[in-house]
Amino acid sequence: MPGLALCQLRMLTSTVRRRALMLASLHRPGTEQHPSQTDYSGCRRSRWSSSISPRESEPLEGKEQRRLSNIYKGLINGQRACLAEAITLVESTHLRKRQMAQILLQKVLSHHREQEQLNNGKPLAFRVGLSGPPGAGKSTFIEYFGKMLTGQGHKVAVLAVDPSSSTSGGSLLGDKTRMTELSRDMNAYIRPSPTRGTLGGVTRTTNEAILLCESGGYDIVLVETVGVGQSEFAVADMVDMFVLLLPPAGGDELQGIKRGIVEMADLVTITKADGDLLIPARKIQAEYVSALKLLRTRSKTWRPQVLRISAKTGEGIPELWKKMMDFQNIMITSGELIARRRSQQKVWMWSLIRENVLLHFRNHPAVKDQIPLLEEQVLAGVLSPGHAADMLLQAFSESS
Ligand SMILES: Nc1nc2c(ncn2[C@@H]2O[C@H](COP(=O)(O)OP(=O)(O)OP(=O)(O)O)[C@@H](O)[C@H]2O)c(=O)[nH]1
Repeated sequence: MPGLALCQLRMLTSTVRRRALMLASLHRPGTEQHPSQTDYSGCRRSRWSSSISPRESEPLEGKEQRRLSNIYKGLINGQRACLAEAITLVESTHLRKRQMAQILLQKVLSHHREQEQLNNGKPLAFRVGLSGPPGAGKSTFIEYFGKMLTGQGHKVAVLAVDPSSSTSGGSLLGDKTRMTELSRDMNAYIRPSPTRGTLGGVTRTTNEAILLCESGGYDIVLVETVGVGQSEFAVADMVDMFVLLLPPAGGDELQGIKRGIVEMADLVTITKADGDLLIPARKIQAEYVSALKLLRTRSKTWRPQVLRISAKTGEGIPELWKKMMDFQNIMITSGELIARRRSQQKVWMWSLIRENVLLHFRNHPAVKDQIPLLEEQVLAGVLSPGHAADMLLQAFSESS
Protein backbone atom coordinates (compact mmCIF):
# COMPACT_ATOMS: atom_id res chain seq x y z
CA MET A 1 0.00 0.00 0.00
CA PRO A 2 1.44 3.42 -0.84
CA GLY A 3 2.69 5.40 2.14
CA LEU A 4 0.08 8.14 1.80
CA ALA A 5 -2.83 5.70 1.69
CA LEU A 6 -1.46 3.85 4.72
CA CYS A 7 -1.17 7.10 6.61
CA GLN A 8 -4.76 8.07 5.65
CA LEU A 9 -5.99 4.65 6.77
CA ARG A 10 -4.25 5.02 10.14
CA MET A 11 -5.74 8.49 10.62
CA LEU A 12 -9.18 7.18 9.72
CA THR A 13 -8.84 4.21 12.09
CA SER A 14 -7.83 6.40 14.98
CA THR A 15 -10.62 8.90 14.27
CA VAL A 16 -13.18 6.11 14.12
CA ARG A 17 -11.85 4.61 17.38
CA ARG A 18 -11.86 7.98 19.12
CA ARG A 19 -15.40 8.61 18.04
CA ALA A 20 -16.58 5.10 18.93
CA LEU A 21 -15.12 5.54 22.43
CA MET A 22 -16.80 8.89 22.79
CA LEU A 23 -20.19 7.47 21.74
CA ALA A 24 -19.69 4.39 23.93
CA SER A 25 -19.19 6.65 26.92
CA LEU A 26 -22.44 8.40 26.03
CA HIS A 27 -24.20 5.03 26.19
CA ARG A 28 -22.65 3.80 29.42
CA PRO A 29 -25.03 4.23 32.35
CA GLY A 30 -23.72 6.85 34.70
CA THR A 31 -21.61 8.54 32.06
CA GLU A 32 -24.42 10.01 30.00
CA GLN A 33 -24.05 13.60 29.06
CA HIS A 34 -26.85 16.02 28.87
CA PRO A 35 -27.39 17.04 25.24
CA SER A 36 -26.23 20.49 26.13
CA GLN A 37 -23.01 19.09 27.60
CA THR A 38 -22.14 17.08 24.52
CA ASP A 39 -19.31 18.96 22.96
CA TYR A 40 -17.68 17.91 19.74
CA SER A 41 -15.73 21.12 19.35
CA GLY A 42 -12.36 19.40 19.60
CA CYS A 43 -12.99 17.49 16.38
CA ARG A 44 -11.76 18.57 13.00
CA ARG A 45 -14.04 19.44 10.12
CA SER A 46 -14.59 16.65 7.65
CA ARG A 47 -14.09 17.12 3.91
CA TRP A 48 -17.44 15.36 3.41
CA SER A 49 -19.72 18.31 3.16
CA SER A 50 -22.76 16.05 2.85
CA SER A 51 -21.95 14.13 5.99
CA ILE A 52 -24.33 14.50 8.88
CA SER A 53 -21.91 13.46 11.55
CA PRO A 54 -21.83 15.43 14.82
CA ARG A 55 -18.05 15.25 14.36
CA GLU A 56 -18.41 18.33 12.18
CA SER A 57 -20.40 20.40 14.56
CA GLU A 58 -19.43 23.61 16.22
CA PRO A 59 -20.29 23.66 19.93
CA LEU A 60 -23.97 24.24 20.52
CA GLU A 61 -24.98 27.77 21.28
CA GLY A 62 -26.88 28.47 24.48
CA LYS A 63 -30.23 28.73 22.76
CA GLU A 64 -29.64 25.53 20.79
CA GLN A 65 -28.69 23.72 24.00
CA ARG A 66 -31.84 24.94 25.71
CA ARG A 67 -33.96 23.90 22.73
CA LEU A 68 -32.49 20.38 22.65
CA SER A 69 -32.82 20.04 26.39
CA ASN A 70 -36.50 21.08 26.27
CA ILE A 71 -37.25 18.73 23.38
CA TYR A 72 -35.58 15.83 25.19
CA LYS A 73 -37.34 16.45 28.50
CA GLY A 74 -40.73 16.91 26.83
CA LEU A 75 -40.20 13.84 24.68
CA ILE A 76 -39.46 11.45 27.49
CA ASN A 77 -42.34 12.92 29.47
CA GLY A 78 -44.69 11.97 26.65
CA GLN A 79 -45.44 15.42 25.24
CA ARG A 80 -46.66 15.03 21.68
CA ALA A 81 -45.51 18.49 20.62
CA CYS A 82 -41.94 17.63 21.66
CA LEU A 83 -42.12 14.30 19.82
CA ALA A 84 -43.30 16.14 16.72
CA GLU A 85 -40.47 18.68 17.09
CA ALA A 86 -37.90 15.91 17.56
CA ILE A 87 -39.08 14.12 14.41
CA THR A 88 -39.01 17.39 12.46
CA LEU A 89 -35.41 17.80 13.61
CA VAL A 90 -34.37 14.32 12.41
CA GLU A 91 -36.18 14.88 9.12
CA SER A 92 -34.42 18.15 8.49
CA THR A 93 -31.92 18.29 5.67
CA HIS A 94 -30.36 21.41 7.13
CA LEU A 95 -26.84 20.47 8.23
CA ARG A 96 -26.89 22.24 11.60
CA LYS A 97 -30.28 20.75 12.46
CA ARG A 98 -29.07 17.28 11.45
CA GLN A 99 -26.15 17.76 13.82
CA MET A 100 -28.50 18.72 16.62
CA ALA A 101 -30.69 15.74 15.74
CA GLN A 102 -27.74 13.37 16.08
CA ILE A 103 -26.92 14.75 19.52
CA LEU A 104 -30.53 14.33 20.57
CA LEU A 105 -30.61 10.78 19.17
CA GLN A 106 -27.53 9.77 21.16
CA LYS A 107 -29.22 10.92 24.32
CA VAL A 108 -32.46 9.20 23.37
CA LEU A 109 -30.62 5.95 22.59
CA SER A 110 -29.00 6.05 25.96
CA HIS A 111 -32.36 6.62 27.68
CA HIS A 112 -33.86 3.83 25.59
CA ARG A 113 -31.21 1.36 26.71
CA GLU A 114 -31.74 2.27 30.35
CA GLN A 115 -35.48 1.76 29.99
CA GLU A 116 -34.95 -1.60 28.30
CA GLN A 117 -32.69 -2.68 31.16
CA LEU A 118 -35.42 -1.70 33.62
CA ASN A 119 -37.80 -3.78 31.50
CA ASN A 120 -35.61 -6.89 32.04
CA GLY A 121 -34.02 -6.50 28.63
CA LYS A 122 -37.37 -6.77 26.84
CA PRO A 123 -38.14 -4.35 24.00
CA LEU A 124 -40.11 -1.27 25.02
CA ALA A 125 -42.37 -1.41 22.01
CA PHE A 126 -43.70 -3.72 19.37
CA ARG A 127 -42.80 -2.52 15.87
CA VAL A 128 -45.18 -3.67 13.17
CA GLY A 129 -44.78 -2.97 9.45
CA LEU A 130 -47.96 -2.81 7.36
CA SER A 131 -47.79 -2.91 3.62
CA GLY A 132 -50.21 -3.48 0.78
CA PRO A 133 -51.14 -2.16 -2.63
CA PRO A 134 -52.99 1.16 -2.96
CA GLY A 135 -56.62 0.70 -1.98
CA ALA A 136 -55.98 -2.50 0.01
CA GLY A 137 -57.68 -0.92 3.00
CA LYS A 138 -54.59 0.02 5.03
CA SER A 139 -55.84 3.28 6.46
CA THR A 140 -59.32 1.93 7.24
CA PHE A 141 -57.66 -0.99 9.02
CA ILE A 142 -55.22 1.22 10.96
CA GLU A 143 -58.07 3.47 12.05
CA TYR A 144 -60.01 0.50 13.46
CA PHE A 145 -57.00 -1.36 14.81
CA GLY A 146 -55.44 1.76 16.37
CA LYS A 147 -58.69 2.64 18.16
CA MET A 148 -58.99 -0.94 19.43
CA LEU A 149 -55.45 -0.80 20.83
CA THR A 150 -55.79 2.62 22.48
CA GLY A 151 -59.06 1.32 23.96
CA GLN A 152 -57.00 -1.43 25.59
CA GLY A 153 -54.65 1.13 27.11
CA HIS A 154 -51.86 1.08 24.52
CA LYS A 155 -50.20 4.12 23.06
CA VAL A 156 -50.01 3.81 19.29
CA ALA A 157 -47.75 5.66 16.86
CA VAL A 158 -48.32 5.46 13.11
CA LEU A 159 -45.41 6.37 10.85
CA ALA A 160 -45.37 6.26 7.09
CA VAL A 161 -42.79 5.45 4.45
CA ASP A 162 -44.10 6.69 1.16
CA PRO A 163 -41.67 6.87 -1.75
CA SER A 164 -44.28 8.58 -3.92
CA SER A 165 -44.36 11.56 -1.59
CA SER A 166 -40.81 12.51 -2.58
CA THR A 167 -41.79 12.90 -6.23
CA SER A 168 -45.35 14.11 -5.90
CA GLY A 169 -44.58 16.51 -3.05
CA GLY A 170 -47.59 15.22 -1.15
CA SER A 171 -47.85 12.37 1.26
CA LEU A 172 -50.40 9.65 0.61
CA LEU A 173 -49.70 7.66 3.71
CA GLY A 174 -50.10 8.60 7.32
CA ASP A 175 -52.22 11.49 6.17
CA LYS A 176 -54.31 12.52 9.13
CA THR A 177 -57.42 13.00 7.04
CA ARG A 178 -57.35 9.29 6.22
CA MET A 179 -57.67 8.38 9.90
CA THR A 180 -59.90 11.03 11.34
CA GLU A 181 -60.91 9.23 14.53
CA LEU A 182 -57.46 7.98 15.39
CA SER A 183 -55.85 11.35 14.77
CA ARG A 184 -58.11 12.84 17.47
CA ASP A 185 -57.17 10.14 19.97
CA MET A 186 -54.78 11.48 22.61
CA ASN A 187 -53.10 8.07 22.88
CA ALA A 188 -52.29 7.94 19.19
CA TYR A 189 -49.71 9.83 17.20
CA ILE A 190 -49.85 9.86 13.40
CA ARG A 191 -46.95 11.16 11.37
CA PRO A 192 -47.16 11.50 7.60
CA SER A 193 -44.20 10.56 5.46
CA PRO A 194 -41.73 13.38 4.86
CA THR A 195 -42.39 14.87 1.47
CA ARG A 196 -38.75 15.37 0.61
CA GLY A 197 -35.77 13.11 0.31
CA THR A 198 -34.80 9.84 -1.27
CA LEU A 199 -36.20 6.51 -0.13
CA GLY A 200 -32.88 5.96 1.70
CA GLY A 201 -33.28 9.28 3.49
CA VAL A 202 -36.91 8.61 4.33
CA THR A 203 -36.12 5.17 5.74
CA ARG A 204 -33.31 6.60 7.84
CA THR A 205 -35.56 9.20 9.35
CA THR A 206 -38.29 6.60 9.89
CA ASN A 207 -35.86 4.42 11.80
CA GLU A 208 -34.96 7.41 13.92
CA ALA A 209 -38.62 8.38 14.34
CA ILE A 210 -39.38 4.85 15.64
CA LEU A 211 -36.82 5.36 18.40
CA LEU A 212 -38.23 8.76 19.26
CA CYS A 213 -41.81 7.41 19.43
CA GLU A 214 -40.71 4.60 21.73
CA SER A 215 -38.94 7.05 23.99
CA GLY A 216 -42.14 9.10 24.02
CA GLY A 217 -43.92 6.11 25.58
CA TYR A 218 -45.60 4.66 22.48
CA ASP A 219 -45.59 0.90 23.00
CA ILE A 220 -46.95 0.01 19.57
CA VAL A 221 -45.39 1.53 16.50
CA LEU A 222 -47.09 0.86 13.18
CA VAL A 223 -45.00 1.63 10.11
CA GLU A 224 -47.15 1.86 7.03
CA THR A 225 -45.97 1.72 3.46
CA VAL A 226 -47.62 1.49 0.11
CA GLY A 227 -46.82 -1.67 -1.80
CA VAL A 228 -44.89 -0.11 -4.63
CA GLY A 229 -41.19 0.41 -5.23
CA GLN A 230 -38.70 -0.79 -2.70
CA SER A 231 -40.26 0.72 0.36
CA GLU A 232 -41.80 -2.53 1.63
CA PHE A 233 -38.35 -4.12 1.78
CA ALA A 234 -37.03 -1.12 3.65
CA VAL A 235 -39.90 -1.32 6.13
CA ALA A 236 -39.51 -5.07 6.62
CA ASP A 237 -35.96 -4.25 7.72
CA MET A 238 -37.00 -1.86 10.46
CA VAL A 239 -39.80 -3.72 12.26
CA ASP A 240 -40.28 -6.79 14.48
CA MET A 241 -43.18 -8.10 12.44
CA PHE A 242 -44.09 -7.49 8.83
CA VAL A 243 -47.76 -7.79 7.84
CA LEU A 244 -48.94 -7.77 4.25
CA LEU A 245 -52.49 -6.53 3.66
CA LEU A 246 -54.09 -7.77 0.45
CA PRO A 247 -57.53 -6.92 -0.94
CA PRO A 248 -59.85 -9.73 -2.02
CA ALA A 249 -59.03 -9.28 -5.67
CA GLY A 250 -56.93 -11.43 -7.87
CA GLY A 251 -55.29 -11.13 -11.24
CA ASP A 252 -54.27 -7.67 -12.33
CA GLU A 253 -54.74 -5.95 -9.00
CA LEU A 254 -52.32 -8.26 -7.26
CA GLN A 255 -49.83 -8.54 -10.05
CA GLY A 256 -47.84 -5.69 -8.60
CA ILE A 257 -47.20 -7.72 -5.44
CA LYS A 258 -43.72 -9.03 -5.69
CA ARG A 259 -43.07 -12.58 -4.69
CA GLY A 260 -40.10 -11.40 -2.65
CA ILE A 261 -42.31 -9.31 -0.42
CA VAL A 262 -44.65 -12.21 0.28
CA GLU A 263 -41.57 -14.06 1.53
CA MET A 264 -40.88 -11.22 3.95
CA ALA A 265 -44.38 -11.38 5.46
CA ASP A 266 -44.87 -12.85 8.92
CA LEU A 267 -48.63 -12.59 8.39
CA VAL A 268 -50.69 -12.17 5.25
CA THR A 269 -54.02 -10.52 5.91
CA ILE A 270 -56.87 -10.51 3.42
CA THR A 271 -58.86 -7.32 3.93
CA LYS A 272 -62.51 -6.38 3.28
CA ALA A 273 -63.79 -9.88 4.12
CA ASP A 274 -67.41 -8.78 4.40
CA GLY A 275 -70.58 -8.70 2.30
CA ASP A 276 -70.09 -9.62 -1.34
CA LEU A 277 -66.34 -9.64 -0.85
CA LEU A 278 -66.40 -12.46 1.68
CA ILE A 279 -66.35 -15.24 -0.93
CA PRO A 280 -63.48 -13.75 -2.98
CA ALA A 281 -61.66 -13.11 0.31
CA ARG A 282 -61.93 -16.81 1.25
CA LYS A 283 -60.69 -17.78 -2.20
CA ILE A 284 -57.64 -15.49 -2.01
CA GLN A 285 -56.95 -16.73 1.51
CA ALA A 286 -56.88 -20.35 0.29
CA GLU A 287 -54.58 -19.36 -2.60
CA TYR A 288 -52.13 -17.68 -0.26
CA VAL A 289 -52.22 -20.55 2.22
CA SER A 290 -51.07 -22.84 -0.63
CA ALA A 291 -48.54 -20.33 -1.94
CA LEU A 292 -46.94 -19.84 1.47
CA LYS A 293 -46.31 -23.57 1.80
CA LEU A 294 -43.93 -23.29 -1.14
CA LEU A 295 -42.02 -20.30 0.17
CA ARG A 296 -39.09 -20.49 2.49
CA THR A 297 -39.73 -19.05 5.93
CA ARG A 298 -37.78 -16.20 7.45
CA SER A 299 -38.00 -17.48 11.00
CA LYS A 300 -37.01 -20.77 12.59
CA THR A 301 -39.83 -20.61 15.09
CA TRP A 302 -42.71 -18.90 13.30
CA ARG A 303 -44.66 -20.06 10.27
CA PRO A 304 -46.41 -17.23 8.42
CA GLN A 305 -50.20 -17.50 8.40
CA VAL A 306 -53.01 -16.09 6.30
CA LEU A 307 -55.94 -14.39 8.04
CA ARG A 308 -59.12 -12.65 6.92
CA ILE A 309 -60.32 -9.38 8.39
CA SER A 310 -62.91 -6.68 7.84
CA ALA A 311 -62.29 -3.16 9.08
CA LYS A 312 -65.94 -2.42 8.29
CA THR A 313 -67.39 -5.03 10.65
CA GLY A 314 -64.29 -5.50 12.82
CA GLU A 315 -64.40 -9.22 12.21
CA GLY A 316 -61.07 -10.99 12.50
CA ILE A 317 -59.21 -7.97 13.94
CA PRO A 318 -59.07 -9.15 17.60
CA GLU A 319 -57.88 -12.55 16.28
CA LEU A 320 -55.25 -10.79 14.19
CA TRP A 321 -54.00 -8.93 17.27
CA LYS A 322 -53.85 -12.19 19.19
CA LYS A 323 -51.73 -13.72 16.42
CA MET A 324 -49.45 -10.70 16.53
CA MET A 325 -48.96 -11.10 20.27
CA ASP A 326 -48.32 -14.85 19.84
CA PHE A 327 -45.67 -13.93 17.30
CA GLN A 328 -44.09 -11.39 19.64
CA ASN A 329 -44.00 -13.84 22.55
CA ILE A 330 -42.54 -16.66 20.47
CA MET A 331 -39.93 -14.39 18.94
CA ILE A 332 -38.93 -12.88 22.30
CA THR A 333 -38.68 -16.28 23.99
CA SER A 334 -36.61 -17.78 21.19
CA GLY A 335 -34.30 -14.76 21.12
CA GLU A 336 -35.10 -14.19 17.45
CA LEU A 337 -36.67 -10.78 18.00
CA ILE A 338 -33.52 -9.38 19.57
CA ALA A 339 -31.40 -11.05 16.88
CA ARG A 340 -33.62 -9.51 14.17
CA ARG A 341 -33.27 -6.06 15.73
CA ARG A 342 -29.52 -6.42 15.98
CA SER A 343 -29.10 -7.40 12.36
CA GLN A 344 -31.41 -4.53 11.38
CA GLN A 345 -29.02 -2.12 13.08
CA LYS A 346 -26.26 -3.38 10.80
CA VAL A 347 -28.45 -3.11 7.69
CA TRP A 348 -29.35 0.41 8.78
CA MET A 349 -25.70 1.39 9.27
CA TRP A 350 -24.73 0.05 5.83
CA SER A 351 -27.63 1.73 4.11
CA LEU A 352 -26.51 5.02 5.66
CA ILE A 353 -22.96 4.41 4.52
CA ARG A 354 -24.12 3.52 1.00
CA GLU A 355 -26.24 6.64 0.76
CA ASN A 356 -23.51 8.95 2.02
CA VAL A 357 -20.73 7.36 -0.01
CA LEU A 358 -22.81 7.52 -3.18
CA LEU A 359 -23.70 11.14 -2.55
CA HIS A 360 -20.07 11.97 -1.93
CA PHE A 361 -19.06 10.14 -5.10
CA ARG A 362 -21.70 11.83 -7.28
CA ASN A 363 -20.75 15.29 -5.99
CA HIS A 364 -17.01 14.80 -6.09
CA PRO A 365 -15.37 17.38 -8.40
CA ALA A 366 -13.33 14.67 -10.15
CA VAL A 367 -16.43 12.85 -11.39
CA LYS A 368 -19.39 15.21 -11.13
CA ASP A 369 -18.99 16.82 -14.55
CA GLN A 370 -18.13 13.56 -16.26
CA ILE A 371 -21.24 11.68 -15.13
CA PRO A 372 -23.77 13.17 -17.62
CA LEU A 373 -21.46 12.58 -20.58
CA LEU A 374 -20.61 9.02 -19.62
CA GLU A 375 -24.26 8.23 -18.89
CA GLU A 376 -25.14 9.49 -22.36
CA GLN A 377 -22.48 7.31 -23.95
CA VAL A 378 -23.69 4.28 -22.02
CA LEU A 379 -27.28 4.98 -23.11
CA ALA A 380 -26.17 5.32 -26.73
CA GLY A 381 -24.35 2.00 -26.50
CA VAL A 382 -21.00 3.63 -27.29
CA LEU A 383 -19.50 2.72 -23.93
CA SER A 384 -20.12 -0.37 -21.84
CA PRO A 385 -21.54 0.29 -18.33
CA GLY A 386 -18.58 -1.55 -16.83
CA HIS A 387 -16.05 0.61 -18.67
CA ALA A 388 -17.88 3.82 -17.73
CA ALA A 389 -18.02 2.76 -14.08
CA ASP A 390 -14.29 1.91 -14.13
CA MET A 391 -13.44 5.33 -15.60
CA LEU A 392 -15.44 7.17 -12.95
CA LEU A 393 -14.11 5.04 -10.11
CA GLN A 394 -10.55 5.52 -11.30
CA ALA A 395 -10.96 9.30 -11.57
CA PHE A 396 -12.43 9.29 -8.07
CA SER A 397 -9.76 7.15 -6.45
CA GLU A 398 -6.92 9.04 -8.11
CA SER A 399 -8.13 12.33 -6.72
CA SER A 400 -9.10 11.08 -3.23
N1 LIG B 1 -66.21 -3.51 2.33
C1 LIG B 1 -65.10 -3.03 2.87
N2 LIG B 1 -64.48 -1.95 2.31
C2 LIG B 1 -63.36 -1.50 2.87
C3 LIG B 1 -62.80 -2.09 4.03
N3 LIG B 1 -61.65 -1.44 4.34
C4 LIG B 1 -61.51 -0.47 3.42
N4 LIG B 1 -62.52 -0.49 2.53
C5 LIG B 1 -62.73 0.42 1.38
O1 LIG B 1 -61.64 0.27 0.48
C6 LIG B 1 -61.27 1.54 -0.06
C7 LIG B 1 -59.78 1.79 0.15
O2 LIG B 1 -59.55 1.82 1.55
P1 LIG B 1 -58.31 2.58 2.20
O3 LIG B 1 -58.32 2.28 3.64
O4 LIG B 1 -58.31 4.03 1.80
O5 LIG B 1 -57.13 1.86 1.47
P2 LIG B 1 -55.56 2.18 1.52
O6 LIG B 1 -54.85 0.90 1.36
O7 LIG B 1 -55.25 3.00 2.71
O8 LIG B 1 -55.42 3.02 0.21
P3 LIG B 1 -54.23 4.04 -0.22
O9 LIG B 1 -54.41 5.24 0.63
O10 LIG B 1 -54.54 4.29 -1.68
O11 LIG B 1 -52.94 3.32 -0.04
C8 LIG B 1 -62.18 2.56 0.61
O12 LIG B 1 -63.25 2.86 -0.25
C9 LIG B 1 -62.67 1.86 1.84
O13 LIG B 1 -63.96 2.29 2.25
C10 LIG B 1 -63.48 -3.21 4.61
O14 LIG B 1 -63.07 -3.80 5.62
N5 LIG B 1 -64.62 -3.62 3.98
